[in-house]
Amino acid sequence: MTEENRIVSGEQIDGEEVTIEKSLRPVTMSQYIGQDKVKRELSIYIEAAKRREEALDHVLLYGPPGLGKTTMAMVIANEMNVGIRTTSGPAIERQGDLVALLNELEPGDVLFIDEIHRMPRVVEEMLYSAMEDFFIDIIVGEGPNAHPVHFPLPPFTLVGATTRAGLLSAPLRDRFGIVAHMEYYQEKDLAEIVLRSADIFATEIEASGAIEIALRSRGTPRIANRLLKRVRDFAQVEAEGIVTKEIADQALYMLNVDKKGLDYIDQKILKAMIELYQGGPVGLTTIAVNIGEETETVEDMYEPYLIQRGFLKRTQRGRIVTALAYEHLGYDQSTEK
Ligand SMILES: Nc1ncnc2c1ncn2[C@@H]1O[C@H](COP(=O)(O)OP(=O)(O)OP(=O)(O)O)[C@@H](O)[C@H]1O
Ligand SMILES: [Mg+2]
Repeated sequence: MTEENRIVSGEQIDGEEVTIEKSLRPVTMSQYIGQDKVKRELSIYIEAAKRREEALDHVLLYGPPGLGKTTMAMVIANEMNVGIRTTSGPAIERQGDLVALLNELEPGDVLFIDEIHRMPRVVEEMLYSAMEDFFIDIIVGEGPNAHPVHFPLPPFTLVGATTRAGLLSAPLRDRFGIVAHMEYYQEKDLAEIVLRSADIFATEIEASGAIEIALRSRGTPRIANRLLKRVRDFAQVEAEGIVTKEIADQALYMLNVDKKGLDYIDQKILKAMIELYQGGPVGLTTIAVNIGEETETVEDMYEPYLIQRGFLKRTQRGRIVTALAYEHLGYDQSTEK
């Protein structure tokens, strides 16, 4: 199994999910659920920029996949009443690609660069003056005819998104006036997102059904919407289309997503550590071998959520399973240890 087709992965699944997500995207700040701190700050800056009739300061959005960074970039442009051009770090291969993008901007427009930490170095360096003073210097011609051309740009707003703020170089990071850290969502916000999405899908759902889905969505709207879609299919066949708590529970049980949003592999990791190594400490490589995955896969894809939810701890000597994990998986810690 890869991260791409794991039902509880925060990453987007290619294909149908892309289209579905578009239809579910909130368009205004008031439709955007949760992330109250980020919304409050951004709303103030947006209001101020509009009153001054200036472009909004550059915004860096960072946080795990599926939390709504792309959505927020679009909401920003919409609230500012400006256009938005969308690209991604790896797609801007050469300086010329960036020049072409910048050249198309109208005053005040948003340029959204997803995965901004993956931009080539030469492109990044060109962005510095573009962001700071709204110009770029390009070399035109070759050999003895080569000469620099100073190219002024309209004021614009760069919105960058990254899952790893730590990978951004200091000069780039410093050029963002607004840095917004997206947090995992609280359950009540996820439940609200599920209700809103159900409404768009024209699916009948009970509040308790929405909560049941929210609880297992790992703090991530993308996962909540994905689970809703699968539960809805189940409800259609088994319960005349109505998503109740019981139906959600049965459907998610069938999909191997447990009450805390752990899937089969998450459970396998914890169980192996408990049953074979008395809960640890266990080295990462050993864990990987036991579940037949690469060490990096365990570290990047499975471990972060287990640590975040307090099921696993990192220590100097390896990983250890916490009391919470014993309890969640139904082990009696006193006899196992
Ligand atoms: N605050 C929110 N309210 C309602 N729906 C949301 C919210 N945030 C995200 N979503 C939903 O979750 C889906 C994923 O959001 P989005 O694509 O913006 O995530 P992302 O952070 O850009 O992910 P990635 O890191 O993969 O680019 C969207 O289709 C949207 O419907
Ligand atoms: Mg995105």
